[in-house]
Amino acid sequence: MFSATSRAVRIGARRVAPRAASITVAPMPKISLGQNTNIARSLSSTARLSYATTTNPNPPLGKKNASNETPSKIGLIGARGYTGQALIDLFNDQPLIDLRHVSSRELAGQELKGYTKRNIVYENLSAEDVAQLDKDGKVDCWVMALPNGVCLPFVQALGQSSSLIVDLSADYRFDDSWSYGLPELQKRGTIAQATRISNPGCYATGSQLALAPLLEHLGGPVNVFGASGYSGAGTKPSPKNDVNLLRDNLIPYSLTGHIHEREISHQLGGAPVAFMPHVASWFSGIHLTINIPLNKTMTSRDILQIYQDRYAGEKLVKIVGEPPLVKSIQNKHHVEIGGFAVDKTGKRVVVCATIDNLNKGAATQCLQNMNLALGYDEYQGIPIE
Ligand SMILES: NC(=O)C1=CN([C@@H]2O[C@H](COP(=O)(O)OP(=O)(O)OC[C@H]3O[C@@H](n4cnc5c(N)ncnc54)[C@H](OP(=O)(O)O)[C@@H]3O)[C@@H](O)[C@H]2O)C=CC1
Ligand SMILES: CC(=O)N[C@@H](CCC(=O)OP(=O)(O)O)C(=O)O
Repeated sequence: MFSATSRAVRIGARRVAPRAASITVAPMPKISLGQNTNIARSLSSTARLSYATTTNPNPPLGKKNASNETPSKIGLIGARGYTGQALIDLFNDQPLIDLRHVSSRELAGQELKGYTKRNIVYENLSAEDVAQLDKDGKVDCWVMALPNGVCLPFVQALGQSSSLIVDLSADYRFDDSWSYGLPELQKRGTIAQATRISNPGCYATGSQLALAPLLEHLGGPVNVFGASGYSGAGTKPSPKNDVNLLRDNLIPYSLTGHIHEREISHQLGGAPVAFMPHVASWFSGIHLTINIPLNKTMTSRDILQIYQDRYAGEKLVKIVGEPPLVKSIQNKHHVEIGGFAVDKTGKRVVVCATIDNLNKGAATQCLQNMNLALGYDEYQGIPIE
């Protein structure tokens, strides 16, 4: 059986997938804004203003939240995995993050590579070990990068501890006693006050960012087609990360009822969403193509304007005219949203988004949340392009 853990080769801070297949991406035809819409461009500026969000309602906190200059001691549980390794890369470049403990059953006793701020050896920490370290003040913030359904004993052992816990799994995303940490859409002030933060899912992050600006204009159920690189399926061997099965292939899975379908809809106030995920032969990066029925006729140009206004000042959301390409988002830390193709009725728009599942879909967003909740600049340690 081929080992999934050996698939991602780390070169410095970059993850490089093994050569599974040579993939040629067909050149994308240039689509100019509005080309796909026949609806009248004669909407008066007053009419346009009536559906344009004029400003970002949730701008970054900036210096307001960045008053803490004391480093925080971090414990990372699930450090061997794809998201754990992506976090270690980021922690290495965030001067106020002081990684102290990394836990993995498989790597226990081995030296942590790729972290230059101190020498650390992997440990196999039990829930009791975690509770003791916490009680002794050895850790200020725990990051859980474990598969779904595994972190409960750790969280229970930490009980009412005042330490920050950020969980990357889906286990607390529907639990109102945890803060859902998608900074661009949640109140940043609330995340900054939280001690229990549930990090959103990768597809769910891209989908929500691509849908939120049009929420008040939804005219029916939204359909989200998603294609993810196989790192989304974690390191445990499965058909979804079997590079031989994936070569020249696209594998549909969980075509109804995927947990992110529920997550997107729940976070967007119950908006009806159908989500159809696929896993593809590349290592990291998600492409989303989203069909959105509108409750009024709109032009491509006006929709673009709404997105630009909604995400003004956001360093990790880029609004582009053309449909973004997954090839360009790999190893990047932001989300790209584009396309905005409106059909001839003017009441249907197709929006595309790309996101690196391991970065903004997991580790980068986790660091944003940690920075906010630990009192640092939200973007400290995050490469901004
Ligand atoms: N991969 C992705 O793109 C994304 C993943 N997520 C979520 O992040 C979490 C981590 O995902 P990912 O890094 O891909 O997962 P991986 O499968 O790559 O890693 C899982 C980690 O958990 C450890 N682990 C597994 N089972 C147990 C267990 N029973 N008890 C203790 N430790 C265990 C593993 O190490 P060891 O076996 O050595 O102990 C490993 O370090 C998941 O909940 C996932 O859903 C969220 C967004 C995106
Ligand atoms: C390709 C693939 O398998 N992707 C994962 C999504 C990874 C993720 O975000 O998972 P959680 O919601 O569990 O945190 C999946 O569909 O379950």
